[in-house]
This record gives sequence, C-alpha cells and structure tokens, in this order.
Amino acid sequence: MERVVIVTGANSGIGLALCERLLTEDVQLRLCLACRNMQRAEAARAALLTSHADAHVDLLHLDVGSMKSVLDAAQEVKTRYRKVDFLYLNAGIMPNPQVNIGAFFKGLLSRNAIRMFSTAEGLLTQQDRLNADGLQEVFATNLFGHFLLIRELEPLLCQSSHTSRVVWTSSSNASHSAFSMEDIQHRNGTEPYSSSKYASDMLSVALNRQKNSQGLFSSVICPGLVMTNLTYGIVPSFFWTLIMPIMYLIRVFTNTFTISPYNGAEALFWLFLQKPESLDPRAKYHSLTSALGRNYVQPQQMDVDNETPEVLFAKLLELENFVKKNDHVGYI
Ligand SMILES: NC(=O)C1=CN([C@@H]2O[C@H](COP(=O)(O)OP(=O)(O)OC[C@H]3O[C@@H](n4cnc5c(N)ncnc54)[C@H](OP(=O)(O)O)[C@@H]3O)[C@@H](O)[C@H]2O)C=CC1
Ligand SMILES: CC(C)CCC[C@@H](C)[C@H]1CC[C@H]2C3=C(CC[C@]12C)[C@@]1(C)CCC(=O)C[C@@H]1CC3
Repeated sequence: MERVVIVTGANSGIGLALCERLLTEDVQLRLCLACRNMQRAEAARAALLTSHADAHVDLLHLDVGSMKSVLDAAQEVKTRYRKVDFLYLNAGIMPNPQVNIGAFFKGLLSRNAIRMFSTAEGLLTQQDRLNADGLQEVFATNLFGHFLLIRELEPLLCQSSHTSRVVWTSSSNASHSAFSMEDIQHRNGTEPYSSSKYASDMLSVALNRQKNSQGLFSSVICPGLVMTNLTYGIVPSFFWTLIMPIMYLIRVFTNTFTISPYNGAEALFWLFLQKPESLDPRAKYHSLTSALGRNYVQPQQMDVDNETPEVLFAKLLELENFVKKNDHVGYI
C-alpha cells in the first residue's frame, strides 16, 4: 500500500526541500502539503510536479496557529486517508526577531564563539502576540497546533497493524532556561521561540513514552542554520548574500551552518529511511554539513529530564480540553 506522508509548512524552505527529497526517494508516495496559504501551496505543488511529473501530491489547508483550522484539517485527513505513515511537524515562526548586537560582539571575542554561532544562545529575542484563540502565537504555531493535530489524528497514527512516525523540526536554539512550566505559552518572556522549541523536544519524549506501545514513534531534528524566509526575517537576504563567504568560513569551525534548505532537510530525510525501533527517543538528530560540503546526521542527547515531559503533556491535555470546551475562540 502507498505510504502517506504529511508535511506541515511544506510550501517553502526546509519543508519544501524535504518534499523534493522524499519524492526523489519514492515517487509512489502520497505526499500531502499542509499549508496555511493555498496559493503558495499550489506553487509548491507545481514546482514538485515539474521534477516529479507522476507524483501524487495533495494539498491540505492547515493553519497550525488556528485551533479551528487544525480541527477542520484533521477531519479532512480522516476522510481522505485510512492511515498516516509520516507526519512531519515542520511549520514554524519566529516573529519580530531582534539580534542583540552587543552580545554578538562580546560572544565573538569569547571562548563560546562557536557555541554562539550554532545555538544563538543569548543573541535573539522576539515579540510575540495573542492570536484569535487567545493563545500566544509562537506557542500555538510551533507547538500547540501540532499537538492538537497529533491528538486528532491518533486513530490514524496509533494503529496496531503498522507503525507511524511524527517528526518535529526543532532547533539548536531550544533552551531549557527559556521554558517555564508555570508559563508554558511564554507569555512573560522575550524568547518564545526557544521556549516553544524546548517544549517540542519534551513533548516528543513524552509521546514516545506514552505511544510507542501503540505503534507511534516521535523524533526531533535540528536543521542547522539554513537560509529561508525565517532567517531572512532576522537579517535581510541581501545581507546574508554579502556575508556568504564568512558563512562558509564559519562552517570550517561548526558544521551546523548547513545553509541550503536541501542540506537542512538532511536529518528529516534520513529519519524517513530509518526503522523507528533503531532510534533513540531522547536524541535530537542534527543535520550537519562539513567544510567540504558533505551532509551527515549526528544524534545529540536532549537536555530533558524524566519527569518534566509528562507534566507538560498533562498541561497540554488540560489546555486542549479548555480550548475545545470554550469553542476555541478568545477565552484563554
Ligand atoms: N532556518 C533555520 O535556520 C532554522 C529553522 N528551523 C525550523 O525549521 C522549520 C521550517 O522553517 P524554515 O524552512 O526555516 O522557514 P520558512 O519560513 O521557509 O518555512 C516555514 C513554513 O512554515 C509555514 N507556517 C508558518 N506558520 C504557519 C501556520 N500558522 N500554519 C501553517 N504553516 C505555517 C510557512 O508558511 P508561509 O509560507 O505561509 O509563511 C512556511 O511554509 C521551522 O519550524 C523553524 O523553526 C529550525 C532551526 C533553524
Ligand atoms: C557573520 C554572521 C554569520 C553573523 C550572523 C549573526 C546572527 C544573525 C546568527 C548567528 C547564529 C545564528 C542562528 C540563528 C539565526 C541567525 C544567527 C543568530 C538561528 C536562531 C535561526 C533559527 C534557529 O532555529 C536556530 C539558529 C541558530 C543560529
């Protein structure tokens, strides 16, 4: 039977590069591009069909930042497909990013310069806002919408007859210190992106604990630093082009500068080829590119303890109940 693969945020950047690589590997796939903007989704579909004319590429309207859209999209998936083999949770936002220039130059002269380039620790802040559901937008988009999607698709993801996979596009910028269990939406801080990515790391660990026995396996990846719309929102694209030689020089010291979406999608693609039982549920799989341009994947243990993921899972269930009960508009 053909494999069904759904990719959120598939119309650009790393998500689109993943789709291209998946179809190159297996043109028999049923690939579903889950996007919020159908015009961009159509354009992505057309681009994929140019290089893979016989491919089965479906479109699904999904705004992961809107709870109603997630519920409607999940309903649509359940009517279209009888199972889901891979669900790539890739859509993500980093709104209004600000680079701390002082911290950048200080970091540059310190022993932690390489770490700073690979994680952006202490370099970036963002301005978040409330969405129409009354949730923090970054939390809703990067984490909670995807959580709700998994929950709604459980009948297709947790089947005794076969294994299913969910794969989170996380980040090296995920930060334990940015996350607080008392403020899971990060209402009160300036690092909602780091907080949401750390929460997705924890959620993946919790999902593995609770759902492996039902055939659902969760993995986390980091694509490295990739030139996409997201990074063009931090520094304009012309500036990235200007400093490209410096970027390739930095790659000599840290292989995390994957730079192209194709390279960034390496770990997402690699996971597609692995047996779920062979994977480490507590590892983050990093896409890396050597100075000579060789792509490879390396696992790194996540900074996650044993108890906290379960606490987060329970809090997300609570919020899910609340959102559903209150017809998910403006009550939270
Ligand atoms: N670029 C990088 O260096 C890194 C990126 N990442 C992560 O990689 C993932 C992909 O980002 P990247 O390819 O870089 O950036 P892009 O901006 O190119 O891609 C993000 C995708 O997510 C979609 N998206 C955003 N919000 C929503 C929403 N509410 N509902 C549905 N889709 C949505 C975008 O759609 P639209 O076109 O409509 O905006 C777009 O297709 C993100 O999760 C990001 O956090 C992690 C580490 C580093
Ligand atoms: C000379 C240049 C390379 C200077 C660039 C400085 C910063 C703008 C970048 C250094 C590390 C980068 C980084 C990200 C964004 C741009 C930097 C802060 C990310 C936060 C992008 C999104 C992620 O998820 C992780 C990236 C880590 C590294």
